[in-house]
Amino acid sequence: MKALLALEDGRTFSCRSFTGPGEAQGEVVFNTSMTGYQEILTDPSYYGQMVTMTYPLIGNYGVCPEDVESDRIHVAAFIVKEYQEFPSNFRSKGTLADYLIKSHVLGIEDLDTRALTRHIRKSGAMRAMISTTDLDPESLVARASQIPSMEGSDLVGHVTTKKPYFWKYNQPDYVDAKSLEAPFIWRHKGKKHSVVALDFGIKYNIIRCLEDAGCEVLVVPAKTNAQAIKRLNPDGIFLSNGPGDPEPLTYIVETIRELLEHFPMFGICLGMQLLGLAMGGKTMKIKFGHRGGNQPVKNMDTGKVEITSQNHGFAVDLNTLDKNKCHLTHINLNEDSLEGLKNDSIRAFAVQYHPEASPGPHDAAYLFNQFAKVMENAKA
Ligand SMILES: NC(=O)CC[C@H](N)C(=O)O
Repeated sequence: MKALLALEDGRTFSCRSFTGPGEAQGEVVFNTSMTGYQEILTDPSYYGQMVTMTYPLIGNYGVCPEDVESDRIHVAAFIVKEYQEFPSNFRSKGTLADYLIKSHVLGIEDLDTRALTRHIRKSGAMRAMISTTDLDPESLVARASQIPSMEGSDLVGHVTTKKPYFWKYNQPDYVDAKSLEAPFIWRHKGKKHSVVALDFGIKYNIIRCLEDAGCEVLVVPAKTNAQAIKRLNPDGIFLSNGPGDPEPLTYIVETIRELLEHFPMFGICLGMQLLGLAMGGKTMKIKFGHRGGNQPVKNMDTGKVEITSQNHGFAVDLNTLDKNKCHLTHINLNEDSLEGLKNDSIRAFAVQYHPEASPGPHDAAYLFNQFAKVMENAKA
C-alpha cells in the first residue's frame, strides 16, 4: 500500500506500508544496529519517535516473545529499507509485520533510508508524519510542522509503571502500593542488595542485569516521592532510562536531590541526565543523537575503550558541571561528549550509554557489579 513520509523541513519520501493503512507522527531518528529490532521497538525511551534502521534488511529473523524490553511497542512508527516477510529462525513465533499490526504501529519500506539518515545527520532529528491516506506532500509537510516538539514535554508519564513491581520468573510481579508500607517488604534482605529502581521507562534487561549482580529490585512509579523511598530503606537507588527531554521533569529532579547523599545511586541514560540536573548541571538536545550498538566510549579511569549500545538525543552539558564535585568517567570517542560521571563523596555514578545492551555489545556489563560494590562498601 502506498504511503508518504513528510519531514517538517519540506523533504518527502514516497514509500510503501507493509502493515496496512494508517497514519503516524513523531520525531524521526535513525538507529545503526544491525540486529535487535524487537528490543528497539519495545524500548520505552523511543516513545514519541519514529525509528529508521540503517541496516537494509529487517524482519528476517521474525519476532520472539522473550525478546521484549517492556510490555509493549513504544516507537510511533518503524521505517526500513526492505522488509523481509519470511522469517528464518527456530525461535521465531511470528512475523514482524503481524507484530506491528497487532499493536497498530505503522511499518513502512521501499524508501532510501540512507538518504533519510544522511538528511537527519545534516539537518538534525526532526518532526515528521507518515500517512497512507494523505499522500499530498504539501499537506503532510504542513501537518508535520504542527506536531508538538519533544523539547519541554514530560513523556515519562506515558511509560512509567502504574503499580510497583518486583521481578519474578523473568517478568514483573506487581504489588499493591499499600503493601510497601509493611516493615518487611524486602524478601532477600541481608542476602541480596535491595534496590529501588525509579521507573522512567525502564528496560527489562536492566532489571535482569541488576538481579545478576546480586540485587533484589523493586521498580516504582516515577512520581514516588523521596519520603516514600526513604521509608523503603533500600541499599541503593537506580535511576532508569526513559523518553524525551529531562528538563521538564522537575518533580523527579527534586526527588533525586532529596535522596542524594542518603543512598548509593546508579543512573543510566535519562537517569544520568536527571542526576546531572540534580547535581546542578544543565542538559541540552544534541543534533541527531546516538542510537546504535557501535559507539566507542573511553573509560577515563582505566584508559580502556568500550564499544557501547546507545539511544539518546539529549545530553548533560559538560561545561555546566562543577568539576570539583563531579568526576568525568567516560567520554564518547566520536565527538568528545560526556558519557559518564561520578561523585564518590555521595556514592553516585551514571552513564549515558546502555551497559545492559539489548541490543548491543556487553563490554560495559561491569557497571552493574560496580554498583553492587558501592552498596557493599556503604554497608561496611
Ligand atoms: N535511553 C534514554 O534513556 C534516553 C534519554 C533521553 N530521553 C534522550 O533522548 O536523551
